[in-house]
Order: sequence, then C-alpha cells, then structure tokens
Amino acid sequence: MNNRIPESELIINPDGSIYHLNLKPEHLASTVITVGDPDRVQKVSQYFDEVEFTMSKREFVTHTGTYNGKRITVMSTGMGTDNIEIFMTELDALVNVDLATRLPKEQHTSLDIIRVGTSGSMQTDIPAGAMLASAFGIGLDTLMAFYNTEYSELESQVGLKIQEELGLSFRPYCIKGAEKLLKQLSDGLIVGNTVTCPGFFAPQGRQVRLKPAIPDIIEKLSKVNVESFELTNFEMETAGYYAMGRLLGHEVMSLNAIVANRITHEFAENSYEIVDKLIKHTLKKLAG
Ligand SMILES: O=P(O)(O)O[C@H]1O[C@H](CO)[C@@H](O)[C@H]1O
Ligand SMILES: O=c1cc[nH]c(=O)[nH]1
Repeated sequence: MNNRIPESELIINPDGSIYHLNLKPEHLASTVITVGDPDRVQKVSQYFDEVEFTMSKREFVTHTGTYNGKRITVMSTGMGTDNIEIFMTELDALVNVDLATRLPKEQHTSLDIIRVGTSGSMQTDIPAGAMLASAFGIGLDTLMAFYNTEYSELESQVGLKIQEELGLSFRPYCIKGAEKLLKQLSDGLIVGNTVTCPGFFAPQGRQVRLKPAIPDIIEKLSKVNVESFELTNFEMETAGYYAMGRLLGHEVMSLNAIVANRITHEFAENSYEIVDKLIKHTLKKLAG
C-alpha cells in the first residue's frame, strides 16, 4: 500500500516549510513550550541563553534557542482548539513525516509539549494568582467528534456526566495529560482538571450583551463530582492538546496562570506577573 500523503492533504510551502507553522524540521526542538498570545513568545525566550531561530506566520510565532544549555522551542498558537488541531498535526508532521517523500517515518518521535496559558478559576479556594497544572482536560467543543479516540472508564464517565448536567446534545470529551510531565512540572502548583471551552463568553458563563443559553454553567460545572473527580478552571485549548497528543503520540501538559476567579469575580491586576512567574517556574523545572 502506498502511504504517500498527497500535496492537498499535507501542504508544504515552496521553501519546504510546513503550511501554517512555516517551519522546517530542523527549526524545532524536542521540547516545545506553547502559549496562546504571540506576544508571550518573547516573554519566554527573553530568558533563553540565545535564540537561534525566529519565524512568524498568522498567529504562529516561533522562537528556538537554548535555556541553561537545553534546546527549547517556544511557539504561539492563538486561541481555541481549532488552532490546536492545526498546530499539533503540523508539529507532528515535522518530526514524524518525511517531508521530501511525503511518507510517514518508520520510527516515531515523541515531543514534550507544555502549554503555559492563562485561565479562570471556578472554585473559591483557587484564587487569582494561583498556578495550576491540568491533570485532565475536558473539552466542551466538538473536535473529538471528528477523530476516533479511546477513553478510559473514568474519562467516559466524566464526559457523560457533564453532558447530562449541562443538557448538551453532544458528548464532551475528557482526556488525561502526560503523567511524566505532571510529575516533572507540578511541584508547588495546584493540580486540577481543566474545562476547555469553545469560546470566552457564554461557553464560560460570561454575559456581556448576550444571555448565555446555560446561565448557571459555572455552578453546574463546579459541582460535578465523579468518584472525587472535580473541575477547577476554564480556558480554551487544554483538552484539544491532550486529545491530539494521545492520538499522535506526544507528551503534553497544560500549566495555567489563574488570572480570574469566576466565583468571587476578581480579576488579577498583576496578570502579567503571574504569567511571568509561571514561565520562570516552567523553564526552571525543564532545565533548572
Ligand atoms: O492566555 P492563553 O494562552 O491564550 O489562554 C487563555 O486565554 C485566552 C482567552 O483570553 C484563551 O486562549 C485561553 O485558553
Ligand atoms: O477566565 C478566563 C481567563 C483566561 N482565559 C480564559 O479562557 N478564561
């Protein structure tokens, strides 16, 4: 059977770089820190010993360099799991597809991918200013309806429970993050379970001019309990990362700077300082 991936399916730019990320395999380190905001890439790479490569296309900004002698790539993804699907697929292709022959490589390469993002808390005891590692990601988006994923018993139960509680017409997906990276990176952080939403406003229970269809979504989610499994915070990418990571065979961990508490209605005035603290924590744990 010919496994060659056609030009229309995996798009390579005329210079040999991959379509959206605009990168060639040699531009990528095997440890990748990801952030949502393109401006945050430099906030990470400012701590590097040196930056050897920079690239920018759409929301995907890339800096590769070394920190304490360890080669690290930091990249921005923009917001939402639709971006994460593109990001993870192209990142994987850079290491697991021979871009010249367009054939999947025989030997699989696994990347360590660490999201350093911002997030809102749905529990009173997780205040703005806290840092949280996501043991599980729970996707309220429909991305996984388009992939065949295997779920553990607990993951299936959580997805079903949330579907019932919110009265959704589709099944949310629950996926565990990388245990190896949780151990390596979570020292001193709260360990929680992160709800990934397909939006910042109504899907996270916010009302500006439009009334959310599920007005009590925060209360409902914050009370979900499946065998002591509880939900802790909202953001917009983690579950997509964990699901794509499982499917493609990469280790993924999401770290969250809690900038808002949705129960007490506080928003951290010093959100940039919290993110900076999380960036320094992450770099130190990766190569301190
Ligand atoms: O700060 P980042 O990494 O973008 O993460 C969070 O912030 C954005 C919303 O403001 C969403 O992308 C959410 O996941
Ligand atoms: O409340 C918040 C804060 C940051 N990012 C989110 O998605 N939600």
